[in-house]
Amino acid sequence: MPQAGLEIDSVSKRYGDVVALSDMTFEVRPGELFGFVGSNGAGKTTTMRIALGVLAADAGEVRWGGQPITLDMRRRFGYMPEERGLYPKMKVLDQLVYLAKLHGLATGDAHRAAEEWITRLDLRARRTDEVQKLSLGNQQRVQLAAALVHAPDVLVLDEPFSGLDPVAVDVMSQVLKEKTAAGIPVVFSSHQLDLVERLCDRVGIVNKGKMVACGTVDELRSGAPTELVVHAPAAPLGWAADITGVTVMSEEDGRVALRVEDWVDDQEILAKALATGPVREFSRRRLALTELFRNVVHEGNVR
Ligand SMILES: Nc1ncnc2c1ncn2[C@@H]1O[C@H](COP(=O)(O)OP(=O)(O)OP(=O)(O)O)[C@@H](O)[C@H]1O
Repeated sequence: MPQAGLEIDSVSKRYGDVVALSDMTFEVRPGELFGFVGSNGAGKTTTMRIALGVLAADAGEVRWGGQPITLDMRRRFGYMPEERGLYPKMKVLDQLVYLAKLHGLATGDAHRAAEEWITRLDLRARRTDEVQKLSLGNQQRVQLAAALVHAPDVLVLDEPFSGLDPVAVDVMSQVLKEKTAAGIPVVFSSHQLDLVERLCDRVGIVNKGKMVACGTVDELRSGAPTELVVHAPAAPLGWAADITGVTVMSEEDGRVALRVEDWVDDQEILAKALATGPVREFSRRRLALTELFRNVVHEGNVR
């Protein structure tokens, strides 16, 4: 397995007047589960399509293992496109065998791999049904099987979790973890940020075609404001309103939620609260990825 993973290097793309991507840059390392998040129209699908060579970039380069990607390398990629790419009238098993052979597997191996993923993704009862007769969630399971059936070296999945039931979400999560444990880089886009936070090693937040934040969720938290909850029952209303670097988010019955800039000394806030009487609670709440996302995207929009 190469040391360098999947590198998206300064990729730009316009559709007429629309700038879809501008200098998009990030790397998905071998064995890493990378969550690609952003608002609708931010540029995630465009990036993934360029990584797969389904779409040409105007500028920039995509590399795998340090080398520009060739057609041959792309056959070793597993891709789950957003628009889904199955043949509606083909039966599930036939479809998977066909796709596996298209990626270079011999007939016997293609059958074995197709049957293995059908079992793994709980599709046995559906294996001779036409894809179009399956529910959307089951079609999605087939789509995942299609991305995996040729044992790819890289996985690029566009919203693989959308529309899945909780059991299928668990199966999908498990499969992705196994693939990364085997050293494969996996990138997937999703609007389910709680899931991304729970599963991913690193996260990239894209806004208006640019990567605006990239790192572990803890890294994304550093430098961001945190939230303090203070319960000072005897404190007068508005006691925290004029502390520099502090915004009062809510205040009720002596309990305030404060948004605190990272340079503020929380002990000064505690001292100020104690000066009003007893302090029953003083706790710091870590921002969830959803809140970090809102902060980053909001900052990007007001610039
Ligand atoms: N074929 C196209 N022709 C013109 N504009 C396009 C085309 N495809 C995408 N765009 C535009 O490019 C930008 C990026 O779109 P893209 O589909 O990559 O976003 P996304 O992050 O995947 O969004 P979503 O979360 O809604 O799937 C958007 O402004 C979109 O309208």
